[in-house]
Amino acid sequence: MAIDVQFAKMNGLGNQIIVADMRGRADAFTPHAAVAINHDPATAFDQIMAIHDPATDGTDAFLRIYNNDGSEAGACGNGTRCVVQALAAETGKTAFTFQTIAGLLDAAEQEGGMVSVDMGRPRFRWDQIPLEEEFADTTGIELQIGPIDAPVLHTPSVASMGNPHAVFWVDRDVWSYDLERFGPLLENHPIFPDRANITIARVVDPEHIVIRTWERGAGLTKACGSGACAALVCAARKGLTGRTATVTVPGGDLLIEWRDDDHVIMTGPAEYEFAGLLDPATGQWQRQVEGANDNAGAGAG
Ligand SMILES: N[C@@H](CCC[C@H](N)C(=O)O)C(=O)O
Repeated sequence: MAIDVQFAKMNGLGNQIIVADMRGRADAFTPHAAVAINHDPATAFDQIMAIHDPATDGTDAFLRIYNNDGSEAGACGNGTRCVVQALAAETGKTAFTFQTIAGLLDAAEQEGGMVSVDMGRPRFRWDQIPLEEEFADTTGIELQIGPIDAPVLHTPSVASMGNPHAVFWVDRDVWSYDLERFGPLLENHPIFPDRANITIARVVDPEHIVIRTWERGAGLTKACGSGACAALVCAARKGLTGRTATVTVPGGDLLIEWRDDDHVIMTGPAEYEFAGLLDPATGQWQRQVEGANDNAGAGAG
């Protein structure tokens, strides 16, 4: 055990991301380390993006994605943009192919610094999301919260973007809903055997959706890229929007395009904050002083 993994604290529209360089190593983050790193306000995060050596020819890296409760996820749009920005700065390359536990994804840094990620094809079949029981129509499933005769949220659309999403459509301001209270109840509802990311969405017009997301394994976030993709594809399926829209998350805007070849492309920014070294077994870390050869500052242990 040693504090020897280089990391960058970054964010994608306020989605708090740790990009950790696990290349050349056989070990992996422990759930204990993820929880400990999140416990320190300086390194509190929504996801860790662990860059491992590629496992398949033709890919640049294998990405393992950890939520702040230590669980693993198949997709993280904002985190993938952060990884692209970090690797582009390191290598000078602008286009990458990554493998995750959910499949392959291509991503590229655009001129001007925005990053586009091909989030793959959405899946809508009940057993692909997955749901505990069969629903023929996943544009709106039977699920509600609040009084039985006056539900606060009901009939979500569901989709997998490599991870499970439920999108509840609302007419009022998305901030007028107590997502902190309803989020955990819905995330852990028995209809979702793998839990789910919970989004409330208001369609402003056919080219604009406003969302807030309670993330599975991470809680309230300022941005959820895969949630923005899920909102757009579910809205388009219901005829509420076209196949391209700006999705406004609390941290800013993402451009989401559901191409004719069925792939969903997400474009948005990524931002570097600071660098350090960490131990993926314990979560102990040290801040790296820019321009200095040594490290200073102590972190969580
Ligand atoms: N922040 C993410 C999604 C992260 C994964 C999620 N919490 C899960 O467990 O599925 C994004 O930007 O897509």
